[in-house]
Amino acid sequence: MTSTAVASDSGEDLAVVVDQASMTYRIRSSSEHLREDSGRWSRRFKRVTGSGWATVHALDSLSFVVTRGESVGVIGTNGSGKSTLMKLLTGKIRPTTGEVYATSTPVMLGVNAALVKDLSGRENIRLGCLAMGLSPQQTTEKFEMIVELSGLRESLHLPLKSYSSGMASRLQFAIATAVDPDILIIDEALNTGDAQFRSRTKKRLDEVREQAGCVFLVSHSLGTIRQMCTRVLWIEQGQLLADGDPDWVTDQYREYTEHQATGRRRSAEIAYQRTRMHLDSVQVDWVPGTRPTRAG
Ligand SMILES: Nc1ncnc2c1ncn2[C@@H]1O[C@H](COP(=O)(O)OP(=O)(O)OP(=O)(O)O)[C@@H](O)[C@H]1O
Repeated sequence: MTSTAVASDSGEDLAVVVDQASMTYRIRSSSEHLREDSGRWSRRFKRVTGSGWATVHALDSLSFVVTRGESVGVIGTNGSGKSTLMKLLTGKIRPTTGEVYATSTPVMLGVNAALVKDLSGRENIRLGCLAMGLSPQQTTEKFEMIVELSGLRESLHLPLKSYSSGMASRLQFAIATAVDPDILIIDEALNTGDAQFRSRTKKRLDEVREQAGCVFLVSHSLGTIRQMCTRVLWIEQGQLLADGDPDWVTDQYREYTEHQATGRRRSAEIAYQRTRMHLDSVQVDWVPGTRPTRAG
């Protein structure tokens, strides 16, 4: 394993810096969650003796740097810590130790565009844009782009309650991307779309990246990750296991999860350790005056 020191003398290229960030949750130790977990996983759970509480080490000292123009896929098995990492990036929660920096406030898709069931698709677009802080004129300017991206032109007059969950997700996604965020976080939202929607989405994500932003995409769909991302982070058991080329990382991940699924624990462990050996550890080393804002 090699160590890379990151100096931010090219400060304007940075988008996100995660510096040895860890996150520990406190939960009631009688919870189902604790009783069900066993083996390797149980190392992440510790009962606080006599208190009725336990700690869950959701993330363990993660460090990585993302620059503008990157589209970063985030993969990992259930409960590995992906959503926790995204919440750290948006500043919704603060790391227990370590730090997370962002050059602008990351926008999490879905949070910023709540849909109203009794209103039509058209009304939801207008309301969603205004709720995200766009002016009435900006809303009018973005309207056509949103309709085009959602692929829901024929259904715009219908109330949202008549939409399928896939249609609603597409509309929500299209509205959320209207704000041209500098840093966009998408957590699973693309899994419902069909091939055409994915292709339009890729185009829109490319536009966001070209506007000097960056995109984080959390997904269990390796196809989506390969198609959309320029780099992939694999988070496993709260640790950063791989960070690199989408094809290579998703290949390792597929091998690991296939072994896991068929009960070949030894082979899974070998794949895990082999992947880990390729990870360059990152040490964040700021040039004075170039440190971006703390997320949250
Ligand atoms: N608010 C919370 N309180 C206690 N434990 C939590 C909380 N949120 C997450 N956890 C625990 O932290 C660990 C990481 O959870 P997280 O939701 O980040 O995983 P994930 O990779 O997003 O999972 P999934 O793929 O299933 O969505 C899990 O063990 C989870 O049970």
